[in-house]
Amino acid sequence: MPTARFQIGDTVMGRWPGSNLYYEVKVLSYDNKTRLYTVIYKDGTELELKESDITSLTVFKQGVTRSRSRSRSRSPGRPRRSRSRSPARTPRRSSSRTTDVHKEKLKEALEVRLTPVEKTETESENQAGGRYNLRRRKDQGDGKTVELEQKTETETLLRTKPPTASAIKTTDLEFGGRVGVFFLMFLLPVAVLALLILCGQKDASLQSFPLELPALESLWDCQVFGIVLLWLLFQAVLSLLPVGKLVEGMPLKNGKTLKYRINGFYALLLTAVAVGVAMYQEVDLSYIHAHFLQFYTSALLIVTLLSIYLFIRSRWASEDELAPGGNSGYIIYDFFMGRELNPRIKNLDIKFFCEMRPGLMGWVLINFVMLQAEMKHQNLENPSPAMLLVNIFQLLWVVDGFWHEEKLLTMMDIVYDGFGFMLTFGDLAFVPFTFTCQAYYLVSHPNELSAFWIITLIIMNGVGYYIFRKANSQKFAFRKNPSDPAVSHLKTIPTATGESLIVSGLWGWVRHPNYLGDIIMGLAWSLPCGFNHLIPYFYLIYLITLLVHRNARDEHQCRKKYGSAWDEYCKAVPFRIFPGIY
Ligand SMILES: NC(=O)C1=CN([C@@H]2O[C@H](COP(=O)(O)OP(=O)(O)OC[C@H]3O[C@@H](n4cnc5c(N)ncnc54)[C@H](OP(=O)(O)O)[C@@H]3O)[C@@H](O)[C@H]2O)C=CC1
Ligand SMILES: CC(C)CCC[C@@H](C)[C@H]1CC=C2C3=C(CC[C@@]21C)[C@@]1(C)CC[C@H](O)C(C)(C)[C@@H]1CC3
Repeated sequence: MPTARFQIGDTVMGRWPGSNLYYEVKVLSYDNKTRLYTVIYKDGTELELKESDITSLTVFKQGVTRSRSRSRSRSPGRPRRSRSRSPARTPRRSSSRTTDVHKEKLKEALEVRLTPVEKTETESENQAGGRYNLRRRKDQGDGKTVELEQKTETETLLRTKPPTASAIKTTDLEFGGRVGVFFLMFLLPVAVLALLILCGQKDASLQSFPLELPALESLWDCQVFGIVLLWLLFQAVLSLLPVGKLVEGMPLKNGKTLKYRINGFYALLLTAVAVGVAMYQEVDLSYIHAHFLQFYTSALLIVTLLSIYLFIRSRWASEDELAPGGNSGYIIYDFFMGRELNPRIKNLDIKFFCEMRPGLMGWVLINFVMLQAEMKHQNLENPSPAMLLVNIFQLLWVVDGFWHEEKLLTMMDIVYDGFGFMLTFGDLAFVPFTFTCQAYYLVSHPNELSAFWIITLIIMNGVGYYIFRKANSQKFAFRKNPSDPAVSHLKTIPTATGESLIVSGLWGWVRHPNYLGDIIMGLAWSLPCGFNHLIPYFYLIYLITLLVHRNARDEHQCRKKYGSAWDEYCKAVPFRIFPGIY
């Protein structure tokens, strides 16, 4: 029969889930069966905690004194900064320390468990999914923002040893599990190859496939392979240049943070200069168009080799360096999803590098190559308006991405997903070769655009970009500091975690306005290609599929994280991505 170490009414220090922060809590009850303590924080938040997440006040104070003297001797005078927040603290972040976004994913990664408790009647009515025992204060349920009082005296950060993380077994398999990912691993590369063949054919209709299948040996060229390797090397060198700021990423399972060099925008400028110099030296860029399929197969080979390398090296990764989603124990599944979260070679963070650099820069470069190829093939003095629009619209998106590169550090791809075949393929093959599909198509499928269409497409892209940028920036600014004058006017729903959900403006219109903006832009990128074929709409179809899936994944996490507050938000804002569509 287990006995409780702490008694009802005891004041102890309780760890806040997903962090190394301890707060003063009162023990309300102890469940002998589950061996969990129900504790109440000063702001009224009730949680069930394991005994290992509770420390007596005396032990805690000794720990703090020890850890303080340790840290002082290491870095004298350096202010102690907290990595996570209490449930009762107003979210506040520095731009380089966006530690709270996606805390949920970290929460999962840490061992701390929020276990379900019985629902009250009203909660049962409100809730579709399972609930976690993170109870909201009664006075928070009125839909108004509640400024929660700060817990200064108890907010002492206990920098004890990092929590001993045990490997989390992935049990929830995505993409149809082992069988699903096995087929995807072959299907995706073949589908992209088919798309490229179709795009380059005169008759690009789906029925014509497979008319002009190329000979296998024509898909390989050693020189092309060398160029792709050089490109990767060039981008890797640029990413390591000591220009741009060094920022810390989100806290890892072991409590540490990694540093990232944010210099994508400079790298883009330097790449543009390098391309300019190459053109001045009369390097024939149309070579890329002429060998496009070979470039793709070279990229595919690099993807395969890199994924194998990543999988093998993950064998030596410590348990707390593994991604929660890629550790099922099934080789094929883990190879596809990626086992290691942040594989690094010295200062080069392979995932962060691959996610944007070679692919997005390659996309812009290939678009430019296609623009020149169009002029050459169609004997034009100037590029067609359709080609110009596609180039300018997509360049704007890529420049925007690099301008806001730092925000990538808070996205689920970096914080949560492992780096395996899926992302490697997505970043190094899928992005540069399918996102360029419209420009590639226009080289051999000219499409006249009237002034009316040109203006309509410019407006459409502008509207899409405005929604995309405003929604993303608003959310980011709000998460950083909700009192920021730019976002303080927005109505919010408070949640038990202390973070609020925006419920007015764009975020009160649909639950993912940033996705909507992205999709409107995707449409504006495809329409310049006309209506003769479906192929140029591939990006749009991909984007809608990806974002609908991403939306479902994100909402699942948000429901787990915010519980009834998320349901309240869904009631207030019933449409997911598209206005009028639930
Ligand atoms: N073109 C492409 O291939 C792709 C483009 N993208 C684009 O990247 C951008 C970022 O997308 P992504 O990272 O998926 O996710 P989001 O930027 O949409 O972030 C979702 C998170 O935002 C927070 N949130 C949700 N609702 C609210 C609200 N009402 N108020 C405040 N915070 C809220 C939650 O995190 P929390 O509460 O924890 O802060 C939630 O987990 C999008 O514009 C998307 O279109 C993404 C993937 C692919
Ligand atoms: C079917 C495929 C294998 C799926 C691959 C998906 C990936 C190509 C995309 C998943 C999320 C992405 C994002 C960007 C690029 C495409 C991938 C990697 C992004 C970095 C592009 C630049 C943007 O500004 C962004 C918002 C930072 C994007 C984030 C997500």
